[in-house]
Amino acid sequence: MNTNSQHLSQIFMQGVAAVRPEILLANTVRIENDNLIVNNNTFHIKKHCYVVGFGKAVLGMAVQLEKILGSALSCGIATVPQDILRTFATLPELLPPPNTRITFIEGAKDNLPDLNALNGAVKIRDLITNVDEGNILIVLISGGGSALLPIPKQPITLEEKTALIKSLSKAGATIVELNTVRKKLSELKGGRLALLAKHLTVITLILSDVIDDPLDYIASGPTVPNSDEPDAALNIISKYHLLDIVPDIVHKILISDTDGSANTNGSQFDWVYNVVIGNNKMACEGAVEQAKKLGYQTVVLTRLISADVGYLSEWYGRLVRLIITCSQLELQELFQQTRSNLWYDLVNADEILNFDMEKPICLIGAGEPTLVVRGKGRGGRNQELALRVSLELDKMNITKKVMFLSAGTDGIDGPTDVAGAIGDWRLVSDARSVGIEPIEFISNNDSYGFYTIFKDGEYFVKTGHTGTNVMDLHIITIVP
Ligand SMILES: Nc1ncnc2c1ncn2[C@@H]1O[C@H](COP(=O)(O)OP(=O)(O)OP(=O)(O)O)[C@@H](O)[C@H]1O
Ligand SMILES: O=C(O)[C@H](O)CO
Repeated sequence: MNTNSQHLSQIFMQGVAAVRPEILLANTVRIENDNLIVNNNTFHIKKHCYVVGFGKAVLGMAVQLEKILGSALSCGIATVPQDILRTFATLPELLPPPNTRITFIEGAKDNLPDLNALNGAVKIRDLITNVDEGNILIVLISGGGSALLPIPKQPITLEEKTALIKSLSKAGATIVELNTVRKKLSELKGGRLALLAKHLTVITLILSDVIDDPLDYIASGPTVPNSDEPDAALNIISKYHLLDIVPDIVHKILISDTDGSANTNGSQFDWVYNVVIGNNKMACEGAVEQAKKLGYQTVVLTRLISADVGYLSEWYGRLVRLIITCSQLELQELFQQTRSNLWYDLVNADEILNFDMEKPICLIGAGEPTLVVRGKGRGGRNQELALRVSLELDKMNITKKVMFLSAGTDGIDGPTDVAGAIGDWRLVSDARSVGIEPIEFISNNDSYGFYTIFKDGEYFVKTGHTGTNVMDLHIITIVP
């Protein structure tokens, strides 16, 4: 690995470190006498605290919370990703103590609901219904929570629900669309977990992995009133031409608007306090700090990226070309158009134009692009984006070293074992010089296959489960 790619990895890892769940939790919650203080809100502990949780970052959140609560914690149940305990076996400080009062249930391999996750969700439901009035329930939520809290509405089976969500995801549905469908078909999502806990004080601590932190979509908003229209889920399935694959029984629930709990919006949920403890803004800040330390002039472009990977790679290519050619007017135009059509928080073009072009530059983007999987290959949106951006860079005749990293902060890109990949201005010509054609891999959505054989996997970003999750980070460096 050369210095430039090491820099990219260091910047990414510092972004991830800035959203370590145990740190975010410790910054938000404390106990003072008989009171639980969450941010600046005080909750008197009349009896006990109970904990439930589900998500990719919940292990760290729960371990830290147990330390903070001490004897105020009665017990808890958390569903966490398959194999996460083994992944952290060498980091005992991140693992639950031997006498933990929280039961951790691993499940949802490859981020898909399975029987383990279902059993865990049932235990969570039972615990909530069995806790007496006057207690506090703390709900820990992070991305990946939807797959780790799967109880389909009767009589839908887990297989039926999972097949539909998988098809929607492959067809390019956004997470907001996926979770609209999940809310309609699930027993605990869309505010229904909170309705079960109406007799308790509910405090929900949320690590956001959805663009712009909409509480009702993160992990499908189990403690947030659901304001979806009754036919919203059906319309989404129809938009992706998937009505034909929907079993009759699922269809029946999709068209129902009188199932009693489909729309929980009427309720104010005044027994619930939802609070976001971290998001991708914090990850961007961590990445910026590291980039500056390494001597880069740095800016966060936007943290609301949601475009299709193909479109986004062209956008990044165009951006780099306009910066390198110092095309002031075109750059301003690009930014103006993008801000009105796509990401309203896009930084001002002037911030980049003020950079000294003779010195290194680092641009950071954050969010969650979408991708329509048509091929039979293996990959993830980050690896595919890195490869596509490399193709864009190859089209330009540039003399500066331009590098690009795209990786998921959870450490897992799609159904693969890597976080993402690095691309650069000469990757495509290097690959072609040894007889590898990147376009063939892209056509088959086989970015993992490409990076496996290209330079023996050197351009993968490999972290394993990071224990946190605030979507993807994109890092571009331009070095004279
Ligand atoms: N062969 C492939 N090539 C590229 N991307 C793929 C491929 N197969 C699946 N994907 C992408 O992987 C993503 C699904 O993976 P996963 O469920 O881990 O997503 P996630 O957004 O990281 O999860 P979560 O939001 O729950 O944390 C989708 O964006 C999907 O399009
Ligand atoms: O679990 C989920 O629903 C996604 O990660 C979004 O929060």
